[in-house]
Amino acid sequence: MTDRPKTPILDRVSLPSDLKTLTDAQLRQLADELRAETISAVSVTGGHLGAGLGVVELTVALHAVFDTPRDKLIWDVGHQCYPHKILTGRRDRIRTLRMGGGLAGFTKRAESPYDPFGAGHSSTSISAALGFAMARELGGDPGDAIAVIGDGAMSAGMAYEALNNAGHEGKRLFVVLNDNEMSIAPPVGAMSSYLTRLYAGGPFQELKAVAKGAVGMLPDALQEGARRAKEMLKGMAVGGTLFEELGFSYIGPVDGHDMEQLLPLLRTVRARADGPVLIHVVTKKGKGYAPAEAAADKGHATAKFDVITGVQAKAKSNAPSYTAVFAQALIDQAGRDDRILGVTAAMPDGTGLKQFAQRFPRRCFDVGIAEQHAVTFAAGLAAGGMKPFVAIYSTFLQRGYDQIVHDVAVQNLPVRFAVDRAGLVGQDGPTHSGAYDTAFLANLPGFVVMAAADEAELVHMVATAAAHDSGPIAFRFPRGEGTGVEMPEGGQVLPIGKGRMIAEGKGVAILSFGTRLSEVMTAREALMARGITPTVADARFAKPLDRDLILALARDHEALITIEEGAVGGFGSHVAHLLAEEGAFDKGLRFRSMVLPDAFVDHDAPRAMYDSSCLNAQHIEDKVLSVMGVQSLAARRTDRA
Ligand SMILES: Cc1ncc(C[n+]2csc(CCOP(=O)(O)OP(=O)(O)O)c2C)c(N)n1
Ligand SMILES: CC(=O)[C@@H](O)[C@H](O)COP(=O)(O)O
Ligand SMILES: [Mg+2]
Repeated sequence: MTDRPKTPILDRVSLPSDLKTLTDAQLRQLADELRAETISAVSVTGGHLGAGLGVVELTVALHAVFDTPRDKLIWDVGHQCYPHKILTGRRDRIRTLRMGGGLAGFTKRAESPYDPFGAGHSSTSISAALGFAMARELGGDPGDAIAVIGDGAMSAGMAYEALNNAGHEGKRLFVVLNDNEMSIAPPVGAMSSYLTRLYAGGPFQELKAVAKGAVGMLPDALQEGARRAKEMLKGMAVGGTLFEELGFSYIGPVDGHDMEQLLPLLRTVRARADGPVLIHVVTKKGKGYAPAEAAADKGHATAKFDVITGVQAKAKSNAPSYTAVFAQALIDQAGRDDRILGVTAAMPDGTGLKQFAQRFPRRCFDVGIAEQHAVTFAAGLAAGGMKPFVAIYSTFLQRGYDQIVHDVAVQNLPVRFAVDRAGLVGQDGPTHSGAYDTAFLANLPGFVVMAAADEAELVHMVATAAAHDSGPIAFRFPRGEGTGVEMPEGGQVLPIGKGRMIAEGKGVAILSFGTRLSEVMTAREALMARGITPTVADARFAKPLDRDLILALARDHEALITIEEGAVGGFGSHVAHLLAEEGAFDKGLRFRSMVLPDAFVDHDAPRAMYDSSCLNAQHIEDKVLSVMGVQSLAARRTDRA
């Protein structure tokens, strides 16, 4: 525990309008205090630290110069928005970040008028800002639109689609490119090298060499004071960039930590811009906090930590994470088959492919934040005779859906999808929940869709995917630690479309798809104490379904319950369809399907999220009791009251 920092200027700021009363010197001090407050808050909550620290000066300058919330300030991804939240009336709740009932870890429209557009996924800000700008032009909400987008987010196709459209429309719009030469990992790709070339190496252009573009928008030397303006202009290259070719006025690069550059530049640009402007700001991720600056990920995301030492309070783990198990299983398979490749979209650490890349550097591809490209690229690799494993979080795979359908499924290409972060992920909340992948994959002809019930099963599913050459195959697994189950020597290839019996019982059967299995077994124990012994089976496959197993369960039990960590339309829906088609309901089978609710579940600890989704052991027990016509304890309590 550390003392709260002293913040005399910040204490005078409730809303951005208060910044208008501060001098430039006070704004500089405000930035220092805001940085200290951000570090202090994240030390008690954990969360995304480095990106926010890198935009502290930018946050102060943008709010000081523009008129938010009338002007729409849109943070790309939103993981850098904590300083923005502190300045926009949410300081009193900043130490509840990402906790149940607390502030969200990203921008969120429902939370504040200062969050005009919610985020969590990357590279949406320019499109959204252009939408606001065009709405304004057509008589909608007034005010400027400002997108702040990172160099990592700039690697996604959507950003270029938006620039292309904005340049064509030619309307007043501000894009601040926050270039810190970092994504979560070091950024990759030719665009990243291009941005670096804009400010590294070559001499800055002479002002007289600028024939068009943004020069008219630079602060007037006479008004700003000759010395300061000259110094600022020395640090700028103006014109001649790709962005200019796309119809933007390009200004930069600017030192994004130097308020003496930022403030006059933003003031002048705001006063003079009459079309789309891109301001290229150079910053440091983790700026001003030594442990973050020194970390390999520049403090991208941290657990709670000690402010003085930077030491994080990481929970002791009892079992390896699913991600680590996947990575090791893939390395093992790849050691035997040199056609196995790994593909990640800017998440080498999160997906475990960093370990794979260390072992097989030429066989691993980080394509940047480009999930759509990753999927079609893998389709091409598969068509070319290779065995690509595309490791993408469930939530980000949503981006690549048409590519999954059109490039992979229609052509029946054997792309392997490692769908990490399946189910509810916790503090990142609804934008990051892996709720839909079973539904959107299992409806595709020819796709094989598996879910691991535990980390040993995951090893078998990696082996199964490696062996499956006749079409696309996906396996899903959750964020976090495994169950601690005994691990197999190596992966066994599973028979496609076959589940497994876990425990025989009678009366009611529970068919689990994924890691709810352990909750099912806990519920079974409790039910046995009440004289009910459910049969429990692990489906393993949502597609193809194990028809024999399902129809046998239906035949031999009065009731059948499915459970999964996914939305309606997934495993349970497919089982219901099969049972209906086979006439099981006509014969009196009682059926229930336990799925995620038809709602976006708010951020909280994962267990709490599953509680509010009614998918924990207690809820399974209650479901069994209700389907068997036995009143649950909870219901009895309610009746008596
Ligand atoms: C579509 C999508 N893919 C992946 C991610 C995961 N992600 C979050 S932040 C980030 C890096 C962003 O880098 P950059 O835009 O440069 O911002 P910085 O963190 O450097 O400030 C990534 C890959 C995401 N949020 N959205
Ligand atoms: C902002 C973002 O999208 C990522 O940083 C995400 O929060 C990572 O999630 P994991 O912690 O599950 O890797
Ligand atoms: Mg970056």
